[in-house]
Amino acid sequence: MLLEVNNLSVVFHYPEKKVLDNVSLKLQKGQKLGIVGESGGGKSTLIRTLAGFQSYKNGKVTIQNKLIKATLKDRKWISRELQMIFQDPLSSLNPRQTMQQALEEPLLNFTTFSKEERKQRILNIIEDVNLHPSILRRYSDSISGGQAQRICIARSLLANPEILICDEPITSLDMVTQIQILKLLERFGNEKQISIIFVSHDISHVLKFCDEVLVIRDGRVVDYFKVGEWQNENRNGYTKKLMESTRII
Ligand SMILES: Nc1ncnc2c1ncn2[C@@H]1O[C@H](COP(=O)(O)OP(=O)(O)OP(=O)(O)O)[C@@H](O)[C@H]1O
Repeated sequence: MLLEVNNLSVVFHYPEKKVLDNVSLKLQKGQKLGIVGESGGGKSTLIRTLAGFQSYKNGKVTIQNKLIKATLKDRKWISRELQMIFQDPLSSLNPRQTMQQALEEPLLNFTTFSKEERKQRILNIIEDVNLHPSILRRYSDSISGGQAQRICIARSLLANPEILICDEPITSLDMVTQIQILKLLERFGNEKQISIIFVSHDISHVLKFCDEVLVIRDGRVVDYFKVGEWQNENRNGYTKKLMESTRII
C-alpha cells in the first residue's frame, strides 16, 4: 500500500480537543481519494499529519510502509514522495522569484540534472500545464490565480512525487478555470499514475474527480465509499446533507 493511516488520533492542548479520532484510510498507486467535510472537521490536520507537520500519539501513518513521524528528517524524505498544492496559489509562490526560479527549485533540491537538463524539463512541464514559456520571466504579481495554480502543479510534479495532496485547489478560481485545473490534475493522475488526495468542502468537486470519498466530521470518518456508490441508500446522513447543500440531490 502506498499510504496507510490506521486508527489515527490527534489531540490539541489548551484547550484540550481531540481533532482527529480513530481515522483510517488507504491510498493505492494511481488512486484519487477525496476528503470532504465542513470547515473545522479536521481535514487540514489530517493532511498536515500525512506530510509530517503534525505529531500524533495514537495510531500509525505509513508511506511506502515507512512510518511517518513529524520530524525534520522525516519531512525531508516525505517531500520526495508527497507534494502539496493549496487553495491560494499566489501566496504559495515567493514574490521575489521569477517563475523560472520557482520551477528550478525542486530540480535543484531533488535531482542532479545539469543546467541545460533543468531548462529543458522546465520547458516541457510548462507546455504540459498549458502555459506559454514567456511566463518564466515573470513574477507572481503579474500572473493570474489560474496561471499560478498551473505553476504550483508544475513545481510539484517536477519533484516527481508518488502522491499529490491538493488542499482546496480550485476554491479560489473562477468556474472555467476550476474545470481546466481539474482536467489537468486528472490527466496527470492518469498519465503519470500519481496518487491524488483531493481535499474539499464541496462534495460535488470530489464526486466529479475522485475514485473514492472519505467524509470527515468532527474529526471522525463518518462515511468512506467508492464514487460509483454515491447514490446508495446507506450513505451517511451527513454525506446526504453535504450533497443536498451542493444541490446534487
Ligand atoms: N494548533 C491548533 N491548536 C488547537 N486547535 C486547533 C489547532 N489547529 C486546528 N485546531 C482546531 O482543530 C479543528 C480542526 O481544524 P482543521 O483546520 O483541521 O479543520 P478543517 O476541516 O481543515 O477546516 P477548514 O476547512 O476550515 O480548514 C478545529 O476545531 C480547529 O479550531
